[in-house]
Amino acid sequence: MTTFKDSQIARVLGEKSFNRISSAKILIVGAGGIGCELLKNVVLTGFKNVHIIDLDTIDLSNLNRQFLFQARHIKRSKSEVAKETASKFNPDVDIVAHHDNIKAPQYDIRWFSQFDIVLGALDNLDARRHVNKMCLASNTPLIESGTTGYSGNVQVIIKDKFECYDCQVKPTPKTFPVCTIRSTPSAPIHTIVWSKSYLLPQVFGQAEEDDSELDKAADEGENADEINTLKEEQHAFKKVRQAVRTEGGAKVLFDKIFNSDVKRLLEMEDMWKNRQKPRPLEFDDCVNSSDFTTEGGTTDSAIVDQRKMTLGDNVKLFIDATERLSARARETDDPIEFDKDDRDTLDFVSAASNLRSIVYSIVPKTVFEVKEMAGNIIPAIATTNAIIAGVQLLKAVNVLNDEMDLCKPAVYLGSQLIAAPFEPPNPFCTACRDTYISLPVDESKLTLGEFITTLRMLFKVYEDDRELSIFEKERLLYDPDFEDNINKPLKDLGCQSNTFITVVDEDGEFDNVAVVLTPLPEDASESCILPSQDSFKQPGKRVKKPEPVEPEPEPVSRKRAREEEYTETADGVVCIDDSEDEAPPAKANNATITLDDSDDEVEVVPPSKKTRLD
Ligand SMILES: Nc1ncnc2c1ncn2[C@@H]1O[C@H](COP(=O)(O)OP(=O)(O)OP(=O)(O)O)[C@@H](O)[C@H]1O
Ligand SMILES: [Zn+2]
Repeated sequence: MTTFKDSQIARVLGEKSFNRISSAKILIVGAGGIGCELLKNVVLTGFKNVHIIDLDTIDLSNLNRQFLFQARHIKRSKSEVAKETASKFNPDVDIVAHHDNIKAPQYDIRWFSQFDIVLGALDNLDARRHVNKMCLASNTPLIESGTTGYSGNVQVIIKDKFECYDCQVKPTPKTFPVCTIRSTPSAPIHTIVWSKSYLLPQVFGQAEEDDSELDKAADEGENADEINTLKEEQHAFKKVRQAVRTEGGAKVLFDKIFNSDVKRLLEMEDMWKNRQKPRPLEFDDCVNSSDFTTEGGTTDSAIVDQRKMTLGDNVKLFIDATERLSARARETDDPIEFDKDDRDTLDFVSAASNLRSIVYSIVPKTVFEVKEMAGNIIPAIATTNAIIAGVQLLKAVNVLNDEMDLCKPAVYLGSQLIAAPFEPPNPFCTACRDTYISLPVDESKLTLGEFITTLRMLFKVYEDDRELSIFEKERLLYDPDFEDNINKPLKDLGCQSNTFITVVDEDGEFDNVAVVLTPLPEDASESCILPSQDSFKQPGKRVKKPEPVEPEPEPVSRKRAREEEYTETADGVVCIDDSEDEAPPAKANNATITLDDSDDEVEVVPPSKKTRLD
């Protein structure tokens, strides 16, 4: 049925373009800042068949920019409410909402294949990379987007035509030397990272079952003294974990982290020769101090969160937040993770980081500032989201109209919208250089050997007994010297529907093939159905990587000078004298703490779990 609105849209866009839009089926991944804008654009442009997916529920902090949501929708599913509100803009549109994770197995290649275009409106690297891969595998054009503050970008991704999301290496996350975080903080971010990524997981996160990880690291030749220190620490925290879950547990935790641990560090006199010494806190003195800010009559968290907090305020908040988390931990064994919108974890991280700051003579932060820093948040700007979602819609129309010359990546820099030059796919990209093929199989019947025979039938270049190796992610299933699994059905090897199996040419002459297993039709009698030859491509010739250029040898004097920047401490940890944010990772213990820009994750990598850097 053509409505009045439709005929107006058709006049603006042209009949041909309008017909393409109204018959297209599109998917929006994410119903947050960009997703809400996109859904509004899509329903007002004449799209008739839209799916939207988001795993989250609506939070108060979303309302300033995710305008499809109102206060009465808080705690309801984002995708459901987005559908409800946007449907009212244009009742002719059929919107299907999924309150789910896009990585769930039911959203497989076949599911992705039903869409003419996928529009990405996500906020994290992991989900973006997954959608990129699914779109490459299903040959579905993806229009990817992102914003930070006043900047944003839109990228059209079509396999073998344009760069994919993974073609360009993303900036390396910011890292902090472990010793700066653990022993010698000098800036608020150091105590915040400690509180969020070390203390909270130690006390309320996943419990370390035993010492097996550390024993393994010791067997692998990691520094034995260091492993012992880590073990002792782990055992001490085990006791505190238990105490915190009982009455008065906050005091036990406080005494350990702000008193006895600090006193122990003070014994390492060398450490404090050129640094200000930390000052241990006494629980009773702090609790009995009259150093509290009076409430001032308001309980509005937006106002309270922006208040400067005294020592007394922080101690009070620390005890209160620990008790709240402790009550939660007693109810369920599920690990508690930091979430800036979870009041209890935010209060705990704020109070603990501020108390640590006080110990180290660092200026404490307000809860609001801690939220920004711990969440690694650059404020989202509604207008940037609107501009980016607008560009994304235009690119979707370009793709549907096959106007590839208009599909250049768009970069928005606060005041200018720039069309960046086209870049061809990176010949060494691990995501888009693969040849993707979907293979319907009964994984409980098809053996690995039969699977390999099938590959040799499908791919001409494999016919002449070319040597192959077969992987599921990094797990080797087969190579010419490892034939143990050859008679096992794929299911016994952990491969099922939606598993990606990578086939590598041992001679490196051809690109990899990524085989995606899909379910067989119900009535199929065989254990595998061969796709028709024109439904997939043969792997291309691999582009040879240029030989790495040997770096110029470093002049000895400079190298030595750099080594002198590292000083050994009593517990064997090597510290960098300059503990600025930008300091390089600690050299000898090889442990870094990573602040990942893409999401609010901060990764702490213990030395035992990380491969050597040097
Ligand atoms: N794997 C995933 N599957 C489905 N939806 C996802 C997935 N990962 C992230 N999202 C959704 O993508 C959306 C991104 O939107 P946005 O960047 O505005 O984030 P937000 O969480 O709403 O805002 P903020 O992080 O600033 O509070 C969020 O609604 C989030 O729930
Ligand atoms: Zn790529």
